[in-house]
Amino acid sequence: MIRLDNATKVYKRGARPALDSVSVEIERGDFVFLVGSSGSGKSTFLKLILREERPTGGDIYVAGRHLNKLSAWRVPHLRREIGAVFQDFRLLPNKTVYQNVAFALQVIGKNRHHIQSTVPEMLELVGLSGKERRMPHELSGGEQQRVAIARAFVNHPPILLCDEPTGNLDPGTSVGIMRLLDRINRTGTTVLMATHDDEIVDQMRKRVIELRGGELVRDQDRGVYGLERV
Ligand SMILES: Nc1ncnc2c1ncn2[C@@H]1O[C@H](COP(=O)(O)OP(=O)(O)OP(=O)(O)O)[C@@H](O)[C@H]1O
Repeated sequence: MIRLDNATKVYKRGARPALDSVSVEIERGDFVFLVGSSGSGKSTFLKLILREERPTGGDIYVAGRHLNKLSAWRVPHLRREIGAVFQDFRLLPNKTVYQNVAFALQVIGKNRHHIQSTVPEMLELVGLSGKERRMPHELSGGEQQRVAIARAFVNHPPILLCDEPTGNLDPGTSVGIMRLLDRINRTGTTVLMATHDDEIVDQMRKRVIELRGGELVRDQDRGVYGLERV
């Protein structure tokens, strides 16, 4: 579903690579935590998969596409295969909960009938039924992240990328978000989550990929946040 072959990213000529010859394969349905200290290359890894950045070396394959060869006009099709969730939620502040989720379907040309039946289902899945008319600022952080997840998943993409989705949430709220991501993963969606949240990683015992200075230094099944904690 996602494969990096010696993927390298050098942002500025002469600078140290942000990602240094990383090879890894993530299968359909996997749940993977991407860990590593600040600056280790996690965001770069995610950006390469989204084609927000291009590699300076190596090859990247996502959802059956060789991204090195993907022309710019096909990038929106790639992005339909990938739901993305961020630490800062990135909701549209002037739209309601319902409208935020519906908008993701409108922009890909879904008809009104489809939208009217799909959005309530998705809001039910994330536990927000009854809050359709709220504005984002009328929601807690955890609820805002649930809206963001509903929006990312409403089109049932095969891949969900999450960049620090619990970074702004308290531990109890984070557990709820992880339950939701686990549920989405169980539908067959590949989940790749960059995180600094050691408690979450240690609780979930999923595959852990660790970056250090841009290099892949660990790929562990049913892993923990830091090996020294085992
Ligand atoms: N657009 C850019 N231009 C130049 N250098 C960059 C750019 N983006 C990232 N870098 C550098 O690449 C390295 C990896 O950064 P990256 O953001 O991928 O790390 P990260 O693991 O996501 O960090 P954090 O946990 O703080 O988000 C860092 O040294 C960073 O300074």
